[in-house]
Amino acid sequence: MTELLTARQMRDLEQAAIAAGTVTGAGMMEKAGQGVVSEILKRWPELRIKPHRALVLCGPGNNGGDGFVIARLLIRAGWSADVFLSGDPEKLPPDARTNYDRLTTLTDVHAWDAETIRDGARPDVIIDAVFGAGLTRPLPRDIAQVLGARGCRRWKRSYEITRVAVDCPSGLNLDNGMLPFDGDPADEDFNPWPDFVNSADLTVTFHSPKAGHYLGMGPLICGRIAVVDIGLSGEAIERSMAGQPPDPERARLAEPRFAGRPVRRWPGMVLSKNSYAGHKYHHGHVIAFAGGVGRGGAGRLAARAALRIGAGLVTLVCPRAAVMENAMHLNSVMLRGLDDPKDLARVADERVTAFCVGPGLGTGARTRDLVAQVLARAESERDWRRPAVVLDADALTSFADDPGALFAMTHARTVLTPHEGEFGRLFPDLAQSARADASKIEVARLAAARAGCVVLLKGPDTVIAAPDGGATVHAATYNRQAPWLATAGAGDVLAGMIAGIAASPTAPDLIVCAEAATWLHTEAARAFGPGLIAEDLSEMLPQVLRAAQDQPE
Ligand SMILES: NC(=O)C1=CN([C@@H]2O[C@H](COP(=O)(O)OP(=O)(O)OC[C@H]3O[C@@H](n4cnc5c(N)ncnc54)[C@H](OP(=O)(O)O)[C@@H]3O)[C@@H](O)[C@H]2O)[C@@H](O)CC1
Ligand SMILES: Nc1ncnc2c1ncn2[C@@H]1O[C@H](COP(=O)(O)OP(=O)(O)O)[C@@H](O)[C@H]1O
Ligand SMILES: [K+]
Repeated sequence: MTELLTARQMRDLEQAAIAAGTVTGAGMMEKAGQGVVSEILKRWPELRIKPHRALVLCGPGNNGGDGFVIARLLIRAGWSADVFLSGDPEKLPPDARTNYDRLTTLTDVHAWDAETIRDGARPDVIIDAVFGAGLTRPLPRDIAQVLGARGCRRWKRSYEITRVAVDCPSGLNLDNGMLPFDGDPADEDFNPWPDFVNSADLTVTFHSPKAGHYLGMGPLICGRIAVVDIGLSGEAIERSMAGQPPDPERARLAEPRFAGRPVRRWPGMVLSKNSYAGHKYHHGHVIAFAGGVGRGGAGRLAARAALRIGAGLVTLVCPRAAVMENAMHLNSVMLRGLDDPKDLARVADERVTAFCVGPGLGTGARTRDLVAQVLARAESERDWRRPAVVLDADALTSFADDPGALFAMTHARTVLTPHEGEFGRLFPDLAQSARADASKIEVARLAAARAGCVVLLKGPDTVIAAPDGGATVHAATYNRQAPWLATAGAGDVLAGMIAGIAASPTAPDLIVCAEAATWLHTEAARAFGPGLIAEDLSEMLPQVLRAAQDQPE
């Protein structure tokens, strides 16, 4: 698990370290610049062979300061560098000013002028050190003219120019992954992509990745992410261990890493069948519900996923009229008929440890009643805790007219798994603020607090949040892209996987189960690759589980 910081948290860490005397601002800036240069040469070893030409674009704050360091180091290595500053040198913050002064003994720093920059010699590498964590408003037009997608097309073979962003491609908000545009989308000639979108081949950030590198537009424009140490390592040790719930004040990335190193035990440690002991009831009994005649597919997908991920028993419960149809599809998944939700106890004894409610159920009163019955299940006499309840799809949409009625029933052993549309039906105000500028992490946190349960907000940047503020981002981006998951039924499989993991009486905190399920779900999609349909996900699980329990140290 890697911590994802906000710009504010990063600043606080820097300030605390400076106040403690363990680092200086100038020392960190030097390390930041060195880190960028060494990452460039590591990624593109051919740039070591002979000196090249860099275009170093600097802004008015400390991001620009990093740019001055980079330009100095490249010039000392024999490169030629054209350096431009957007802003007044007299107003640079102190460390940036010191590095500006050092650089001007080696080369001129030109005032920003879009035409001059674009008419200059073709660079091999463009360094974007205009804005980093301090961006407070959209990119000004004269900067977008250079950095935007259209900016450097004037040069021959512009697609071969290596673009490196310092901390982030300028214009990206590092807290929410958004790209605020300074233009009126209603204007006919407004076209954000060529005009404003600035993307990099490599983004070098410092100490820890930031939320915006993994949310929203971040993964689309950062290229690859490298994180370099600037001497703060002793100041912020990762506070949340793999297998433990996340720290309420930080967000983290779901991945089998801790303190920068691969860990062997996650997510295998979260799964029930990680020891030789136990019979089927030791691994829990999941009930998944299916819809009426002709609508059983989604429920069956969830049920099979729950069984494959390791639940000891899984029963599919459907209206009586649909029993025959489902029976024709099921073997190891058991089957019971249930018409009236009030008769739930007839099909679900006290040994049921998890419910998966929603996929394919249809919206309306019956689904609402079913949700109410399932959520009302108190702690059973045999088990020390309440059954886990995963609410997905129609179980969520059925409460669109009165989300408060749902939140009055949800409890700490509940996880809601909305996609963006379902989220908007339950939390219209939060969805609205997410469209404005609130980060997906923040809105998921607020939703979890309001609902009093875990909320898993899906997408390539899935956010899983707990009511106490703990939040995890699961990134199906960068080297873990899984576009094949955008297929009908993939969410039903995820809901079943969460229920299957959480069903174990020894399962950890629900948010930890949801993290593991989400990671394994994407691994299954990646293992299958192109052509994936939802049915394939469960069939890839044996292979993925084997790898998850047997990762190299
Ligand atoms: N010790 C450290 O701190 C270290 C920091 N490091 C580096 O510092 C970076 C953070 O530095 P930073 O806080 O100075 O912010 P930065 O991104 O340079 O921008 C601030 C300036 O931009 C201006 N401005 C903002 N938006 C604007 C807009 N749209 N259009 C025009 N102007 C705009 C803003 O003006 P204002 O909003 O105040 O009017 C202000 O003048 C960080 O990303 C990392 O690279 C590393 O060296 C490691 C050590
Ligand atoms: N482009 C994508 N990259 C990675 N994961 C994706 C992508 N699109 C969708 N997903 C994932 O696939 C699943 C889709 O779920 P959902 O939208 O509920 O679909 P359905 O209702 O058809 O089952 C979610 O887990 C989501 O995070
Ligand atoms: K930048």
